[in-house]
Amino acid sequence: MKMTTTATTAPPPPLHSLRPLRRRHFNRLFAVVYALALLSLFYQHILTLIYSKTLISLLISLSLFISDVLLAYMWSTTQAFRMNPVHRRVFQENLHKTLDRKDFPAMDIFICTADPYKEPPFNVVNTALSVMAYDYPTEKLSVYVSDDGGSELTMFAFMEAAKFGKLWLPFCKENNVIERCPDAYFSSNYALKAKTLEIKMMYESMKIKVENVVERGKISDEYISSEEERQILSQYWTNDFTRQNHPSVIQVLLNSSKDVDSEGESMPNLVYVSREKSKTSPHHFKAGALNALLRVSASMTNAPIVLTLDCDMYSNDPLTPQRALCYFTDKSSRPNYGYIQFPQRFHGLNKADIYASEHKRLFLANPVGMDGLNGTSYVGTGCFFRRRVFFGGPSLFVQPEIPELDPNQIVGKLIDGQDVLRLTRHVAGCNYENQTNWGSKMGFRYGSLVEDYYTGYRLQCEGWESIFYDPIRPAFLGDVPISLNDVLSQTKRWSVGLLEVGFSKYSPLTFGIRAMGILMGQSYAHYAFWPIWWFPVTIYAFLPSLALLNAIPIFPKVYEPCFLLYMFLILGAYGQDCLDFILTQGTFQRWWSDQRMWLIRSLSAFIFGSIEYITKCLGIATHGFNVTSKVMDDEQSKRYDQGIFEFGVSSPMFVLLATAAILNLVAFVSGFVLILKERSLDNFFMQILIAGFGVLNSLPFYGAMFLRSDKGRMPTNTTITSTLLVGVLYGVASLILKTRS
Ligand SMILES: O=c1ccn([C@@H]2O[C@H](COP(=O)(O)OP(=O)(O)O[C@H]3O[C@H](CO)[C@@H](O)[C@H](O)[C@H]3O)[C@@H](O)[C@H]2O)c(=O)[nH]1
Ligand SMILES: [Mn+2]
Repeated sequence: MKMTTTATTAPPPPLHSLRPLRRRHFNRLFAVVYALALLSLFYQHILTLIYSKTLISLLISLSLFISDVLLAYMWSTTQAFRMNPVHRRVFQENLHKTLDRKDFPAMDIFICTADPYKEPPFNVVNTALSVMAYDYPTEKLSVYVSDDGGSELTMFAFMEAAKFGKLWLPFCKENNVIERCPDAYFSSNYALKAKTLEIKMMYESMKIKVENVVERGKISDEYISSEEERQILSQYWTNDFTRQNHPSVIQVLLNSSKDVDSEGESMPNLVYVSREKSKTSPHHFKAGALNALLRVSASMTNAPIVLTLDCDMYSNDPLTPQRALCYFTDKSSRPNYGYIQFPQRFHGLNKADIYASEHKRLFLANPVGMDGLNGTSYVGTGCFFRRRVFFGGPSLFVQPEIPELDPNQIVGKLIDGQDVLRLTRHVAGCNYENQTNWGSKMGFRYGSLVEDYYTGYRLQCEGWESIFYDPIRPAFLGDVPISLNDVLSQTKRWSVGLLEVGFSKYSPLTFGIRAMGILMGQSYAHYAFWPIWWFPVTIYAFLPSLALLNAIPIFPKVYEPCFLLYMFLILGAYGQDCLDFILTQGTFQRWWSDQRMWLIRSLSAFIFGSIEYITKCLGIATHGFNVTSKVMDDEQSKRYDQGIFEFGVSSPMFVLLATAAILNLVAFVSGFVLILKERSLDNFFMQILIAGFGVLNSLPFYGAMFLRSDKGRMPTNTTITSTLLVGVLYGVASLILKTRS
């Protein structure tokens, strides 16, 4: 008798666990020590400022002081990530003990694409197939593709995908395939069976068709396999259809209540959506596209869970939705969580990850820290939301303007019924959002080029919490840009978007801290002011070298106690950064690239991003969302795989970087001459050290400017401009510095 009672009251098996990381103790202690060291540095700085004798020395001390204040500020914001990092595990194998498969909630999956020439439709199709093949009840899955490029090429690719999917899905299930992205599967070591080869042939023929169509820019007749397809294409893409001006296109390509795969099992829904565009109304880029999808999907399926994906982020694990359910079905640990973010991970990185595209801090280390507070930020892709979060805070429901969009509404109609389609076209219209709460209190938020960061931030301010879960097998894998110019343009766009939030009335420093407390506010402020790193890095890249060239010491001498303080601060910050990086599944080589890219980004993308932000505020120029290219040029790919930097094009960002590289080299050499003359290291040690560090970090630049002859080298005119600039800088600096005496 007793035994049965214990058996019935035994707690259900755990679905997930949470463990704080031990390094938090060290982090907290080190933060105190480092803060004290910073205080003494500022004490020194103030003394130097007070006792500086000339205007020039005052200006030098002042710029070093401001630089150090900014560096210290950024350091202080990173502490929020270090106070309580946590580790999560999910026990997906226990899920079926608490939830029957037939009770799994429905899921709407959103995939965004915006340009068939920068985002090859064939890759988008691969992403879609990888999620359509999820290990999840198919009739509960709906995949919505948003095409901001409004391209018939993309529509064509998806019509092909719908057909191929009917073979691919049963094939994956029968053979228990783990790589459900066809491209990833066929590039792996798969078992050579007759059935596999048959599927592969179908896959290759689809690939040839889609790629051909994109190459030619139009769909030739022989590729259109049915009258129905011809009708769909000609119905929408009439002569006056342009990318910036067209009616909404909504086409159900697969309907789970009708379409079955080759084994007779039902297919998931697949819907192509290209919202209405007109040149006179604002479109709000990706946030606008996602809001249109929120409404279209609400009218058709209104699933309580929504997954957002970028077109290049394919699923690498068919169990991911079930892993997410382990949190969604159990509200005990964090009752108000609104989303579960999986990290952005990438495939095809080179060994050293030369452009630090992995963004280990942004996508892995910092989220683990925020998860230990109120939850992580949203990073735009690989994130499962409760649909409810888009309609006000946990205790403050914001009613949508029409009842059909209510997140609690259950839709019972066929998704391709005439009235449903009419409604979807209405809610995907350009004027639909006028005088509504969309973008301000509802849906994804407008007003920043980093709509992901901004939306997550506002949701958290409203009281939603979140979860960060990094499974051992990456849940999603995406592409990385493989040329430095693409990398820097992406960082530049982010910089503009982040500053837009930082200096808005919702600034994390004011609004954020009030809404979420100091640590969460600081975490978000870290990103909002990310671009301000440009100032200290620029000062340290130019000032010590220019002073060195003019034989002017600007740092403490080697035997002064303050020198030790500097050493502690530099090595302490760098050391901890390196340790954190390596402890987060990193290598020393990748850490080196990471710190180098930090310097490179600061000296280029952050500066130009800040300038663009200012011109945007002044109304001089507007900057849109320039989509990162996901096209792989063969030669470029080869150089990337060998770990060679890709310059190739002329860009003002490269001029600045090359100037700093040359200047530091010249200064470093002249520093040695100076030592020989003075016969002592004392005065200039720090400056030589800093210039030497600059040189070490600039090695790829010297090669690209003076040694390489391939297409990815630094353009000659950039090298010439930069060399001249170094001369000018040196001239101006000597003029100013000589007036000192
Ligand atoms: O007007 C637009 C512009 C972009 N996109 C889509 O947005 C996604 C992200 O664009 P991408 O060029 O790849 O930007 P990244 O900088 O690589 O992306 C990061 O940063 C973006 C914010 O700047 C986030 O939206 C992304 O999720 C995040 O991965 C892609 O799927 C695009 O198709 C649209 O749907 N409409
Ligand atoms: Mn991207």
